[in-house]
Amino acid sequence: MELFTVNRYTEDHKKSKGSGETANEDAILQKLLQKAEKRKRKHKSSEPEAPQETVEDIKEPEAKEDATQDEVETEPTEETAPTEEVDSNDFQVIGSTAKKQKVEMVLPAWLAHPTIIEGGNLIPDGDAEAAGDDEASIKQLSYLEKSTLRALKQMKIKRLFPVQRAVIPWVLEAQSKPEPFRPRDICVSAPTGSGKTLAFAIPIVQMLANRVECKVRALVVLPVAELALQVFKVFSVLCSHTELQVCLLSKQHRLEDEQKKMVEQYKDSYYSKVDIVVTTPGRLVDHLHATKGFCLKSLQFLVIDEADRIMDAVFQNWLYHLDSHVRSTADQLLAGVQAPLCYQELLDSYGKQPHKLLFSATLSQDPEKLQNLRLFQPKLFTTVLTLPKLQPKLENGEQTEQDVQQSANQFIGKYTTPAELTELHCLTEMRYKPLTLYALVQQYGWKRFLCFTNSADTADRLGFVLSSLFKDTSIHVAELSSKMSAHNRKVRLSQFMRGGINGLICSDALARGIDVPNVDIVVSYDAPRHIKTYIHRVGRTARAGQKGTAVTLLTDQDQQQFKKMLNEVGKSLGDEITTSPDLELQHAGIYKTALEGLRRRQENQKKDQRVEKIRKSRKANLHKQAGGADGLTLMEKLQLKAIDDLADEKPKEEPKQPKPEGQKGPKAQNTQLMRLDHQLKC
Ligand SMILES: Nc1ncnc2c1ncn2[C@@H]1O[C@H](COP(=O)(O)OP(=O)(O)OP(=O)(O)O)[C@@H](O)[C@H]1O
Repeated sequence: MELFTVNRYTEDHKKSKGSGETANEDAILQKLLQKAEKRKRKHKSSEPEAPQETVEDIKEPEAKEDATQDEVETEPTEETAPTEEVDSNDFQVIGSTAKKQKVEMVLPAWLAHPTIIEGGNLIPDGDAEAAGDDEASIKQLSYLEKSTLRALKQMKIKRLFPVQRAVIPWVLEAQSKPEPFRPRDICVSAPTGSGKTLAFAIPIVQMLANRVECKVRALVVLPVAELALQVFKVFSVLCSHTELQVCLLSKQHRLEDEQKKMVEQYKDSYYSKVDIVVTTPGRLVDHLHATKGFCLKSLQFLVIDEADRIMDAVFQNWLYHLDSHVRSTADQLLAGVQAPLCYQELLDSYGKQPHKLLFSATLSQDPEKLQNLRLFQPKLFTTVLTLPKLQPKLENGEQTEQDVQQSANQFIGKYTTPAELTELHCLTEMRYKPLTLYALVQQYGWKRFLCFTNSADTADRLGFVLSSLFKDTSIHVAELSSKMSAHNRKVRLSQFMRGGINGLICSDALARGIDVPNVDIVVSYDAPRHIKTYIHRVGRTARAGQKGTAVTLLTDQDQQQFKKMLNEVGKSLGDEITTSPDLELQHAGIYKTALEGLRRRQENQKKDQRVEKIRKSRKANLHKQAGGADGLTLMEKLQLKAIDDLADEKPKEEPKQPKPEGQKGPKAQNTQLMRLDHQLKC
């Protein structure tokens, strides 16, 4: 089929232009007429009613002037464009206005037909005992080793949760099959707080417990350092009754310290000192490149927790690095660059892939993303029993056949919240939001709450305002954001866990996976922009079978958008919670004072930033003039040190605490910095 014609410049064309311009025009006209005739015939057979195109149309001066415009003829016009749906077997003409056939998403069979984890609800130990439910009691489960039982006792765990009862025996069974059987990789989608960590930690520890030589055999990858630490602690308890060594890698430690913990060198060979490595993707890549002797050729398990987050584009290249590392070590063995201990080792390491275990509360249903992980005959476990009901398309509320079909193709484990969670919302206005939150805490007596904002800046400002509002009360709130150093974050979190802080204001850095016991309320101060963010935020409460409440503050503008987002995944807005207008009015005065305080602080921060900028540029200039640090006079070196000391002294994260008398506040330091800067200028 001729889609379009482009007339190119040719020598003949040029020659004829000078001598017989009219003859050439006639030839073009002739050609055009022939084409029009051809089209007319074609139309007659397909659309008899279509209005006939006249020759005059073609005789348009533009057509004569430039024969390259022939292509216009073949572009579909309203008359020529087919209105019926295109047969999917035909090629589609680019730019065609033809109605595209709607393509239904069809999931691969393993995603569309998951293994359902029975008994979705988590019953707290006490209630289960009272109900005489001994089935899940760890003493009854023959597949649990003695060391595991002891560790679980240490953790005060008496029963396994449904996800653990489904996944642990399955992995143990799959791993026990002899070669050439290869265990199927698994994806587990279960609600937040349903005990996914133990579901992968127990079988790994049990399978590796009898190993002879220490080698890295399990790699657990988590998106952030706090989560890695949490999972590391679980592994540490489980391994405490075995000889297995577990190691945590994250940017919170020095690379050299971690290297010493992982590998030791004896003569010319390196030996692994650890069996299980828990890491963040970034740190893993650092070690793959920088740590000599860090070898993953014996990797038996690769766990990806919070899998959907890890599969996001930012983290993509860690997989590439891991893959190429595993391949290159196998190649080195084959090429004889690295001597195998025996022939069997060579055989064992060649082309061997670790058993991949993926876990998440919001697992991606995008097969393309999952494909990056090159899963081997994957199997999906999910706890959800009911399908989210799609919005009916018919006016009478009935579902169309298409709806039903679409429901069948929905991945049912996609976005689920724990059954013990109550979801509420509170309507407010943008400018009174902090006051509304303050009134809610006071009115309902919240003692342990997490409050999420959409950015670290908002968390910082809200933390300041709420601290001022609660100044004279027994409630202590504090901020925790990605702007803080890892150490300070750790300190704040443990203060909150120990009850020293009642309310933690945080950005979404803490929304995923963090297990803080007994959080009663999760407040979304800013409405979340994505459903996954919402699911993970609210998942910080109602964990491990406990009850919990999630409250979202909504302005008029937010409401529609948020409702739509929930409806799309079969959830609803939940009940409304209100504050007493009296309470808000009553505290309007302190709210005003808090806002004024915030304004002053913002101004001071701006000043600080300006001074810091000047300091840096002065320092750079001084270095430039002296041609490096060695060229500085003693006086200049002292001046530089004084600048650095002052900058280090500056309290960066605790500006809210009033300074004791006599101690220099940021303002005094600023003046000193300026004075020093002036001296340097002179
Ligand atoms: N069988 C059990 N009995 C009692 N408590 C348990 C059991 N298993 C896990 N827990 C506790 O439940 C809490 C949540 O567990 P875990 O962090 O593994 O959940 P999760 O499913 O990974 O949650 P998230 O998706 O938010 O990361 C932890 O405090 C853990 O100690």
